[in-house]
Amino acid sequence: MTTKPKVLISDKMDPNAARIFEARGCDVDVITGETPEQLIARIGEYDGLAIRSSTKVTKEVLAAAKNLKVIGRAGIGVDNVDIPAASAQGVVVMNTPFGNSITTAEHAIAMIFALARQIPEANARTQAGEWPKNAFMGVEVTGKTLGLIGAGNIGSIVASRALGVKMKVVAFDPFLTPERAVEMGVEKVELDALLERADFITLHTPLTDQTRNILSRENLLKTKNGVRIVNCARGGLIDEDALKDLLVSGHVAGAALDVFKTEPAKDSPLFGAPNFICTPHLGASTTEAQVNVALQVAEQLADYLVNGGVTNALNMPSLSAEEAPKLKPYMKLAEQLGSMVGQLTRDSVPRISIHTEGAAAELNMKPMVAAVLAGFLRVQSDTVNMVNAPYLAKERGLEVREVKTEREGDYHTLIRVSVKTESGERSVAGTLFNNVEPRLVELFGIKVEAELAGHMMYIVNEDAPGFIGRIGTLLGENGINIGTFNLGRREAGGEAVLLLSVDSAVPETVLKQACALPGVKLVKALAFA
Ligand SMILES: NC(=O)c1ccc[n+]([C@@H]2O[C@H](COP(=O)([O-])OP(=O)(O)OC[C@H]3O[C@@H](n4cnc5c(N)ncnc54)[C@H](O)[C@@H]3O)[C@@H](O)[C@H]2O)c1
Ligand SMILES: O=C(O)[C@H](O)COP(=O)(O)O
Repeated sequence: MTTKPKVLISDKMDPNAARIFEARGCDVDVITGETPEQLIARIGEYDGLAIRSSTKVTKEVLAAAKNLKVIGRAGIGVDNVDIPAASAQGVVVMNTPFGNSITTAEHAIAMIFALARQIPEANARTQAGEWPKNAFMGVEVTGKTLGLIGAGNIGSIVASRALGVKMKVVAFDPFLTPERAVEMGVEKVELDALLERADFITLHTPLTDQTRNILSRENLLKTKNGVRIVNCARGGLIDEDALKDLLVSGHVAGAALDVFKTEPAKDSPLFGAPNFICTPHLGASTTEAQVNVALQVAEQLADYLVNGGVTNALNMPSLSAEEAPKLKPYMKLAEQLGSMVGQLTRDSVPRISIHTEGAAAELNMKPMVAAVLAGFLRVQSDTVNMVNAPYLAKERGLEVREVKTEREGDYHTLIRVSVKTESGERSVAGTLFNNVEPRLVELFGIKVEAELAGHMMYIVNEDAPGFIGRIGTLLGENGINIGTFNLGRREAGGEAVLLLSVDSAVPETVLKQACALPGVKLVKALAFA
């Protein structure tokens, strides 16, 4: 009986998430509000972790997460997850990039109106019995210029809504193409131009080294007198002390923050500043968005844990649930070929090439490449998997080349893995029999036909009569049962290779005796998953 994958939901999430996990065959625990120490003590037993922004998945949490395979963020921002540490550990990190975008964009628009008409303060003072009709004078948004910093999913929705209320929109986003800007109906500008022209500025970028403090004191001072600023993206994009000073001086006529540099924000310098309004990171908090992200994250995590489907992963190529069953045998073949080359190559390898031919060339190549690298690098570290293999390859300076030939060769489908070594280029190739059974069909230029599984012996010898008998006798005398014999040779009497599958590991002493047999050039024990 196979055990069910175990998932922990560690942040408040719509109850549909837990239902989906159960319906998809996972065991699920919902335990929220724990301290980091409690999470560290618990995380070891889980295969999957579903979070929002409260759970901090640090290096320490990951180090304790011995069984963890996947982290799913029910939302967009993943700055609470140490992605490099997760990748190094082979843990897939996924998010739900669209589920809460409309909701968050609407929050930004709500903030624009709240600032324009000072609604929170007018509300508080009215309810306090003041009836302060003469204390407030708002501004219209019609005809005003909105400066959008970041024009991705949320930024573009904000732009469309702002255009709907007759604002002009200028956008600063280095990755925004002129064509997309035209499609969005916005004017693409440089940051300085935006700062100079905008009556309202909204931020919609992730927090990166390039965006951190993008509204620094220096940049805030470049803004138009009377500008109003909204941040529903990430704390850390704005210098909060400088913003407070400019609210006090009146240069900034209003600021609305949903996010803070330090959260939960309990004592921000901005609290109490004039024309400052805030919400406690509520951008994604609508019923609709929370149902969306909870359903998506549960589907994605369960799909990965149960079927191997990869959607919206930030550290691994995507693999749809439809593709996964088709690609599964290819990934097995790719991993075996990578492993074969890794086990048989002693020299340092600066370059590895993966070439797909025929039917294989029509498929998504990224997962096959990741599988080859995982197989190849596993000889160096047994913690390598498809997630961390591409990172390790990069870290170790291994150049990875990908080639596709859609035309069929001798086989209807083929994967070839070649490595560049000090002694030249060496390659192995494999196909799928009946589209599902991986077979090695070429080994360093010699045609063979072998299933790569379990314990194996690789022998290079001079093709001469009597050799098979001698090796059979040697193994028999040492109690090693041979499963399959696979022979290949360059030409009669030339170099031959023998791939034997054996029922148990071959001891070093037997390998040495085999090596001493007449005509034997090389003997190596191999192992395949
Ligand atoms: N307040 C909330 O509850 C809430 C909810 C959802 C998302 N968010 C946050 O909103 C932000 C935007 O989310 P999204 O889904 O639109 O992301 P996205 O990836 O679709 O868009 C981000 C945009 O920022 C741009 N960008 C990157 N670097 C930039 C730079 N240096 N200068 C200008 N632009 C730059 C990118 O090109 C991209 O277009 C994220 O930080 C996300 O975490 C907050
Ligand atoms: O990045 C996000 O999706 C938002 O910041 C939402 O965060 P939350 O799930 O904690 O509300």
